Amino acid sequence: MPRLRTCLILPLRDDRVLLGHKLRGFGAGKITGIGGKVEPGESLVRAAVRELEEEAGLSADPADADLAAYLDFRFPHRPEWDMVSHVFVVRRWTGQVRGCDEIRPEWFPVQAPPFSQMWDENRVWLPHVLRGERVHLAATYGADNDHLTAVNLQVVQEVDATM
Ligand SMILES: CNc1ncnc2c1ncn2[C@@H]1O[C@H](COP(=O)(O)OP(=O)(O)OP(=O)(O)O)[C@@H](O)[C@H]1O
Repeated sequence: MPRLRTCLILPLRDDRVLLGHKLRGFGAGKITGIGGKVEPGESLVRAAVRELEEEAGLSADPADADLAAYLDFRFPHRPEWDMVSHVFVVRRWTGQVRGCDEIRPEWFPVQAPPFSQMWDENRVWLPHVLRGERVHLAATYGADNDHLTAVNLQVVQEVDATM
């Protein structure tokens, strides 16, 4: 089964990162990055800036979005949740932050993301991305579909946009 292709986009300003409280859908109740599914025929970066507009009300030029991570999530006990996600960082945009019925955005200090309320593997990759590194990550979740049983992180020069 082809895995679900998703994206995340992390606006960064003044040592803060914009994340959001997921109100419904996948991961409801958690704090996560702004993002969602990549539509058929849509490029990764177009999907990321579209989600930024839809979920947080911010407009960004795709040229200002830097590809920072490739994440591969496996749920052997819930294979329909398997997904890949490309993560972009953006430092320039226009507009004012506003939420939607799916997510309530909130700024967090880059030194202290709310890891206890996020998907477990965020504590592994997010600190690297927030200090400007690029990473590939593969994470496997256990029988509770909530805690990691395996994780592999590689710091890379260039993130593979084709995977
Ligand atoms: C397992 N560990 C994880 N760690 C960090 N981020 C994770 C994640 N798992 C999913 N994500 C992100 O969550 C969004 C799901 O979004 P999405 O597919 O849109 O879900 P949702 O059910 O709300 O979709 P629709 O509103 O129906 O399109 C999408 O950005 C995706 O990258």
